[in-house]
Amino acid sequence: MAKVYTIASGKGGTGKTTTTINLGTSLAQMGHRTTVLDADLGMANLGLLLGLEEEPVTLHEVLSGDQRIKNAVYEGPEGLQVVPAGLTLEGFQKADPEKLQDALSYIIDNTEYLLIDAPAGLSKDSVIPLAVADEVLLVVNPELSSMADGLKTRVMTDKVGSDVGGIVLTRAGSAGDDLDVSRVEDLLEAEVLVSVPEDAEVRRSASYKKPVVLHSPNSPASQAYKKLAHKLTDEEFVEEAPAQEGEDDGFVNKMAKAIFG
Ligand SMILES: Nc1ncnc2c1ncn2[C@@H]1O[C@H](COP(=O)(O)OP(=O)(O)OP(=O)(O)O)[C@@H](O)[C@H]1O
Repeated sequence: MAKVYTIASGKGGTGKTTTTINLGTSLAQMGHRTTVLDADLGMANLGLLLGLEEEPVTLHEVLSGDQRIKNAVYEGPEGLQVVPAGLTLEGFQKADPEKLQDALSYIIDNTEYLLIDAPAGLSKDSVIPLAVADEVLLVVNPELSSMADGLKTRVMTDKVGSDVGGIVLTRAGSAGDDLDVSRVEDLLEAEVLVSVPEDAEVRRSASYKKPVVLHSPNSPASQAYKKLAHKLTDEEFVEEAPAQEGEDDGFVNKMAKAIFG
């Protein structure tokens, strides 16, 4: 039986998909059978960011009743199992989010960890991803509006009877870095499990359709995601030294640096 984490936030763009992909890849890298599932049916970026773009069967077909979930599971990096949502408007319109709970039983029986990338905002589409979670991870940015959205998600999580496992503070440092973590914890009544710094490597790796934990493993955001994975599995984490300026990190990375700075 899988342990199910739903990665949720109020508004979009906080770093939910980034967290799902990098936490999932880190768990897989540590040898845990892990599946990531894109329940953000409208945006559907998770598969895209892992290089799965035109898969014939996606969660859309499963939720429209045309396919079985086992046909929508693809192999990602490090043996990570990936269930993408489709990219067409037609597929999105046909998908019935209320079928998600039934569709999940196959995955829950066949993986150790299931990470669900929840839809942004609070609509009826977010209820099932929150309700099926053993633990909800609240993804928030260090901004007042993001905290307020996180609080709404926390209230909704309580209403559906799930537990909040903790807070993933992402893009930390982007708002002046004077955030008092204990105040965030008091507000959201949960522990800040990790603080993921604002890190240009995250966007750079996305343009290569690779998780940052693989593309730039000792960058600050990668280290934070690996630390989170170790925390959730109760395994000891030994931080890697950051790459030194000028260290030879390969032709492709050098080219990316020249383009993206
Ligand atoms: N730690 C970080 N440092 C820098 N950029 C980041 C970081 N985390 C995420 N980003 C960037 O922020 C943007 C939004 O991230 P992401 O897609 O993960 O958010 P999301 O909450 O899943 O959004 P949506 O709900 O709209 O799908 C992306 O461009 C991503 O590359």
